[in-house]
Amino acid sequence: MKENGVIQEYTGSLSRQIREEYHIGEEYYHGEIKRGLRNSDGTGVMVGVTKVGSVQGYLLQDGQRIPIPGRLYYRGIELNDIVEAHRAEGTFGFEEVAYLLLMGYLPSQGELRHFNEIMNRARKLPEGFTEGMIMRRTSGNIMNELGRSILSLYSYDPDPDDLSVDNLLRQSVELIGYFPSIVANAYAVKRHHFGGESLHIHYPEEGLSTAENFLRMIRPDKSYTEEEAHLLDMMLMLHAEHGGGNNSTFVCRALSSSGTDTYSAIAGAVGSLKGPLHGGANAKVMEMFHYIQENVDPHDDGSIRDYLVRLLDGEAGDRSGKLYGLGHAVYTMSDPRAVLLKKYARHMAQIKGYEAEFDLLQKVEELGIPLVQERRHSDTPMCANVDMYSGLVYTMLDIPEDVFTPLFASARIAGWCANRMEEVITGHRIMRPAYRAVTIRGHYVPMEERTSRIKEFDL
Ligand SMILES: CC(=O)SCCNC(=O)CCNC(=O)[C@H](O)C(C)(C)COP(=O)(O)OP(=O)(O)OC[C@H]1O[C@@H](n2cnc3c(N)ncnc32)[C@H](O)[C@@H]1OP(=O)(O)O
Ligand SMILES: O=C([O-])CC(=O)C(=O)O
Repeated sequence: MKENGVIQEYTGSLSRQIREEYHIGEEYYHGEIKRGLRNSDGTGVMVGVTKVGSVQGYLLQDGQRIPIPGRLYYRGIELNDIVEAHRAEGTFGFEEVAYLLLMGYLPSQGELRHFNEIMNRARKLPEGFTEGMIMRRTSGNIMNELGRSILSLYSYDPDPDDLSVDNLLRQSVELIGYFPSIVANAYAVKRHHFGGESLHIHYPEEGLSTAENFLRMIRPDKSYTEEEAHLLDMMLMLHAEHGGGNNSTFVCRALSSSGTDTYSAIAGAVGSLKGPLHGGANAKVMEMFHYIQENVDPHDDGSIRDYLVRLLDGEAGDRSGKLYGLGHAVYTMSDPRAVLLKKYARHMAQIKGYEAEFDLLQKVEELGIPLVQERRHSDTPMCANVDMYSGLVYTMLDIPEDVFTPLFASARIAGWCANRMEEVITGHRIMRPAYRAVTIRGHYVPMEERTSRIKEFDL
């Protein structure tokens, strides 16, 4: 700790210099620079071809972006149709979605039964993994725990580097099974270690779906209702895939293009998803929501608007200047997942007595969008994204904020694996974009001719 303090004092004094040294003027970002891998009209740079997922938020007509209601397809099948079919039938759909994403087609009844039996086995973590890995030096951040657990699975795999399709599929199935178990156990350990609560490690039970097992594993008394499990199953279905270009999937594909192993590529994707501009936004929305609740009169739009302005000005909340849950890189008029979620959130809010929270979140959406548009100097339609209402749904399911983003990861692992397999099988080229160097040429100055830019530091 003492050493740490000295290092911090040293780097603190150096870092004052950093802003100046690292500054690159806006004038350099011209011409062919695709900042954020975007074209000048905001569309993503086309870097590959995929059959896994398709995300549609606008049409391109005569070089113009024409906003349309958002649509999301898994292997060509519209997400809404998959979700509504399972809701109508009262069946669990996440396993079917995982099969669809991995294999490319909807499984027959027999194929799904077989896959479910395999998933029963895949949910069991390797012997001693929880004790040896998850319980050791816990960080308290479940996404961090998840990332390092995935990396360490390399050492439990007899064939970690084999890139054959056989092996990639085996690793994928195992990871889809492991993810919720790692998250549940890491959460149990966190509660015990940081919250002083009794340690309960509940094993997954054969014959249950991923959603049922997750609720069973995180609840001290293992209890859950059918309705809760089906709602969680829907959350898993709609977070499972989002095209090749979303940040975490792209990270997974970029890593995969170098020929690295599955655990490295997936741990990278977990790290990306943790970010507050991506999957981490679901927890950030709830954090922001708590600030809003504390600081506004929910019946006075003016007071809500004023506080949103303060958030956007970086004067309140986490001071990032972001309204989490709003905006999307592809969707314009609507994010189909948010539309679905809002519908179910509204219904559940009425049943569970969360109407006031739902109404306030809806106000944040309604009043926040024009405020962000004003600042972007753009009237391109903008919408609430999937993260806007997911936190409220999890809260109503009595799921703690600690596991909001890890649950997202437990669904998206299916999409990451399918995209990784596609990249390995079809990519055939290491991803290697370029950066224009804008340094002014210097020359090597001998030591005796240099002057110190910072004060001397006594150790
Ligand atoms: C699962 C998911 O990953 S869904 C996304 C979850 N993330 C969030 O909810 C975080 C809040 N939203 C955002 O930060 C953005 O809308 C993103 C990251 C989702 C998309 O980013 P982009 O595609 O770059 O946004 P877009 O091109 O539409 O807008 C760019 C400008 O609007 C601003 N903007 C966009 N959304 C927001 C927002 N919610 N709050 C504040 N400013 C915003 C950007 O900061 C940027 O401003 P600048 O040009 O002055 O730097
Ligand atoms: O597509 C994106 O940029 C982010 C997103 O919504 C997701 O990954 O689900």
